[in-house]
Amino acid sequence: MAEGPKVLLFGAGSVGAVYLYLLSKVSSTTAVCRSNYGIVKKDGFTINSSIFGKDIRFIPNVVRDCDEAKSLDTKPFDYIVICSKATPGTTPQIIAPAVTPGHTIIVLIQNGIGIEDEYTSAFPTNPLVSCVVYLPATQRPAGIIKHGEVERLEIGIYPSSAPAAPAKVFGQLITAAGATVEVHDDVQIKRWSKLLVNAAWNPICALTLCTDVNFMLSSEPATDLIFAIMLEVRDIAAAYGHDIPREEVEYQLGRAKDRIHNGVGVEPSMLQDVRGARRMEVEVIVGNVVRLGKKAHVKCERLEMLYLLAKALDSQLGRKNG
Ligand SMILES: NC(=O)C1=CN([C@@H]2O[C@H](COP(=O)(O)OP(=O)(O)OC[C@H]3O[C@@H](n4cnc5c(N)ncnc54)[C@H](OP(=O)(O)O)[C@@H]3O)[C@@H](O)[C@H]2O)C=CC1
Ligand SMILES: CC(C)(CO)C(=O)C(=O)O
Repeated sequence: MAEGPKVLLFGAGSVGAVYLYLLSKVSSTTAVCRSNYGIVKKDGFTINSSIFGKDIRFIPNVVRDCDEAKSLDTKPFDYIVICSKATPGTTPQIIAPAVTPGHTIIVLIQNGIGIEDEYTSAFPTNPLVSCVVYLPATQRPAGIIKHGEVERLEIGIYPSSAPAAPAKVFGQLITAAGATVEVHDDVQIKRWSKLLVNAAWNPICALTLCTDVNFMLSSEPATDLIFAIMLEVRDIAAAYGHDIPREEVEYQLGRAKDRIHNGVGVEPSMLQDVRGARRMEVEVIVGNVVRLGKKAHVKCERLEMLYLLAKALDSQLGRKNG
């Protein structure tokens, strides 16, 4: 295992496995695994990536929970990198045993909006680095990761008024590992730009069981509908001072349109969750946006309908899981 900072990766799924692989090259890593614990402990992860290479196999140091991680040795974790789904009201309590106040840098690599405050409340003396992630990836079966055409992190300290050094230092670490990183003074507008993609594609694909390309091919107005939903997100962002140019909306839609000709569809994480009968990130990807929209009196009927439909679907997934 590499020397360097001591890193705990929480949420070793599709995205987490790729960053665990990269971070393992430049730091001493441990991963908290849940359903894939047994298979990963025995056989490790295999990553097939269009960027980092095919058939990459590595066996990480894995634990079942943060108490076990903490008990491994007395040295504090320098970083906890969180790549689980963002489910409000759960993760801070779960990671608490591995967080050393005033020392451990907490890094969120997750989609959504409004995900940071519960960490700054729970850990007021720990720096928080918020990362927007572009990395289409799936895990199927457990331990086998497929990663598509892009890998990029847009990162910033949270709140943006806090000292920026932890975000810069984490950016340098993960860049040295081979990731593509942009460090921003305020990463929130980048979160909103990414949300154009997630608030539109994730619930639509989950509800229709289509990849993004299959949805666009399903009817003539389908692509226009996605654009209209993205514009609702853009308008809500603008009401909160984040001005996203129309060209950015066109660019984000264009990333999917560019793949129509070769038929390579992306399976957004919410569609993967439906297929795996797992709960979805409805609140941070759609619910928070709708609430902000309504508070600022921004018209967002399409998003509101998507929210209610996705929430109903999620409640059924919850019921199936007991
Ligand atoms: N997949 C993608 O293409 C992309 C995803 N994202 C975002 O990245 C984040 C991660 O997504 P993704 O990798 O797809 O998610 P996955 O569901 O693939 O991975 C999440 C992992 O977290 C684990 N986990 C959750 N709770 C716990 C717990 N209490 N203890 C231990 N492990 C836990 C899950 O375990 P278990 O298997 O037991 O549930 C799972 O292995 C999300 O915010 C998503 O929106 C962003 C860009 C692309
Ligand atoms: C749509 C996608 C793959 C873009 O990276 C994503 O963010 C997700 O699956 O949640």
